[in-house]
Amino acid sequence: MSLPTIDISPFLNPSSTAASRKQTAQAINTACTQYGFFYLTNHGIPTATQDHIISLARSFFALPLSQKLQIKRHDAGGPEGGDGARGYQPMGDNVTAGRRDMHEAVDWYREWDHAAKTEGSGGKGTSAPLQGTNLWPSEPTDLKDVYEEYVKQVLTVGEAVVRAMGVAIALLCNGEGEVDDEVFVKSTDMSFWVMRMIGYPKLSSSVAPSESGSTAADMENEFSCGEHTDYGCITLLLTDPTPGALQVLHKDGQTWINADPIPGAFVVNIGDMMERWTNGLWKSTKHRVIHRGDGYRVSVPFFYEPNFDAVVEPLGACVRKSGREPVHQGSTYGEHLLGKVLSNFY
Ligand SMILES: O=C(O)CCC(=O)C(=O)O
Ligand SMILES: [Fe+2]
Repeated sequence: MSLPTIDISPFLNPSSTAASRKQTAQAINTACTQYGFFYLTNHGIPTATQDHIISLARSFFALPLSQKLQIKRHDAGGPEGGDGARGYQPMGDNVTAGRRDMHEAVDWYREWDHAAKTEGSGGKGTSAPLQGTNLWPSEPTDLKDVYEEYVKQVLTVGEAVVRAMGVAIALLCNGEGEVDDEVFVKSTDMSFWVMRMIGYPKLSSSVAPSESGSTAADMENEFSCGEHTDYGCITLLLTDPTPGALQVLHKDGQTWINADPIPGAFVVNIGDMMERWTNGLWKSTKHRVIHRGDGYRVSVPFFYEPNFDAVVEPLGACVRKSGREPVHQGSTYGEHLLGKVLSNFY
């Protein structure tokens, strides 16, 4: 079993035909209904750029810990000026479902530019949650420029994907009342994006996660990134070629599908906000990382998120189509995200 592939070029090319856009939208609907995950091709970002992103991540993680800690993430309101979100998190800092994840990571967010900054709880010179500035490493020297350029490119791809998703939802909910097929585009036009650079050492434990009788030490060591759904809109994931690491839970709730990288393609998945908008017609799918392969694995997911102020609530036509009560009463994406930051992303 493998994930479907979506050719997004009709939504990037202004001279594409309506028929080709419809075909892509229908393929997205099938992929999001059945898997919540797909490979994205013909997105316009050169493979050489993707390779450069991955190799810079690898170079950063190879630096001595003391150097990586120079851009450490600090708690919001603290004397270091941290905002609880941006910066480097050493191995074991991340916890999923109460268990330490065996990875290290750096997070960057859209700069706080949509509203006035408020003072952090620690007083003058401290930052409120998410309102800090991005922390860039001094080495590799070209990382900042290359990554900032990449953000611009990947935002264009994200916009094309959510535009296609709007058309897909309008097709799916045809006859259920009016659907604004630009709703996702409008709600992400100031995307409060997150870019994450992750490094995974090979897991030392040889015990498979589901095997019984594993020791406490094995249990602690067994996940590179524990089972989770992504909390936002869509994720555009770039990884190195390591196979077998990223696994996606099939709809049957039991089978883990290997989402091995395809050169040049992104692995795209929908997050909890898309599930909420569609009232569960599309599900944000559980996935996990178990890296027992060779070498040090790196990945760079880009989370194309709603605007901080975007109200995310189930769309009327989706509620009717689903035949279920609204799954959520609605909130802004910012409220949802702040809840995540304040609970340390549990
Ligand atoms: O590294 C990967 O392949 C996936 C990472 C992931 O799922 C996440 O950061 O949300
Ligand atoms: Fe994820």
